Amino acid sequence: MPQPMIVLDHLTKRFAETTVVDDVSLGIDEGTVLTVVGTSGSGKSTLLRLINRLIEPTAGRVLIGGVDTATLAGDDLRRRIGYVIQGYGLFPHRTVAENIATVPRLLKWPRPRIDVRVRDLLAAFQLDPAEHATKFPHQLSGGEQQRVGVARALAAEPALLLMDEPFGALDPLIRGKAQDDLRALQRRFGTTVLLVTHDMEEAFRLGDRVAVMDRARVLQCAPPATLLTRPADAFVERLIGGADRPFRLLDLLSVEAALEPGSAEGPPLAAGASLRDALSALAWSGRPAMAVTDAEGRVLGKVSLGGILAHARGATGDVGVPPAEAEPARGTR
Ligand SMILES: Nc1ncnc2c1ncn2[C@@H]1O[C@H](COP(=O)(O)OP(=O)(O)OP(=O)(O)O)[C@@H](O)[C@H]1O
Repeated sequence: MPQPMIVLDHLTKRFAETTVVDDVSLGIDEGTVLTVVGTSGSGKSTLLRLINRLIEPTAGRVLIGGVDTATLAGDDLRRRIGYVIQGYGLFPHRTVAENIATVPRLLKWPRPRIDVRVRDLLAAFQLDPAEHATKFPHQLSGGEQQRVGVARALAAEPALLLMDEPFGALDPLIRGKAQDDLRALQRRFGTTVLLVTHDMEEAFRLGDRVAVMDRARVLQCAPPATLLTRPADAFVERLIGGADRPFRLLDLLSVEAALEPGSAEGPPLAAGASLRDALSALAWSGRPAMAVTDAEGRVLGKVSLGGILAHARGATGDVGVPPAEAEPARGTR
């Protein structure tokens, strides 16, 4: 088996007598998203900063592409790793274009290459270059600043992006959109992402795998459906939300997973909607089933209440399609 792109090998950080990251070992495959959730003060941000060496480990190693990062110069390493923090950390006296160009300039990219990259990123983040390139951060909305922050982190085409509560300050609607955009861009560029969040929904929506931290240790690192159906211990079970587990499972699955032959009266659901969206729509409309249509409006089949509920049970339930193997729902909000 190929080695994961990122390997944390018995990583430990102590500040004086306090162990903040305790013997953490895990791997992150190239082109995947690992989300890190956990109690406040459990060491999530410190774990991230050990990877780009804003903090040096007390013990253990970080390997990126098989290379021990301790053998690299810290500044060079950080130019190769994108880093986004809550509050975005934009330079207030630099324009949007200058902010995005920061690392390519440090890397001495030729001017035309920088200009093309800035334009491409502005377009990818739905910021019109004519309108936004010359603005200063204070002239942008929170959502726009957040997008510029991510664009800046991606500017030098890093293979790895570290994100520390990147959407924490956004209102729920913009936050959902920012999450969808991040997923789309991550897929397009093949970036490997490690994202710290307080928000369990976010961790489950974005993570190919989710690491749960408590008191400096990683208690479990697994795909979302595995965490939900087979939590490693009572703490993980409590943290991922015992009572909400059926809804979280449904959120991970698209309506295609529960598609039945036939059609149904009333407005249809779009293929790609999650089973949670489908349950919500059925509950709201009081109907027992809804048609599912593709992008061209063709009816693919229907979903029913019974069909949806069959997917809301854990590993011990009588589930036709194991949630971990069924088709994931992404970007449906
Ligand atoms: N430079 C430092 N010196 C001493 N203690 C520190 C330092 N940095 C962090 N800590 C401590 O390490 C612990 C973990 O901090 P960290 O910020 O990594 O946690 P976190 O899980 O990201 O927390 P939160 O979710 O609240 O942001 C905290 O108790 C914090 O006070």
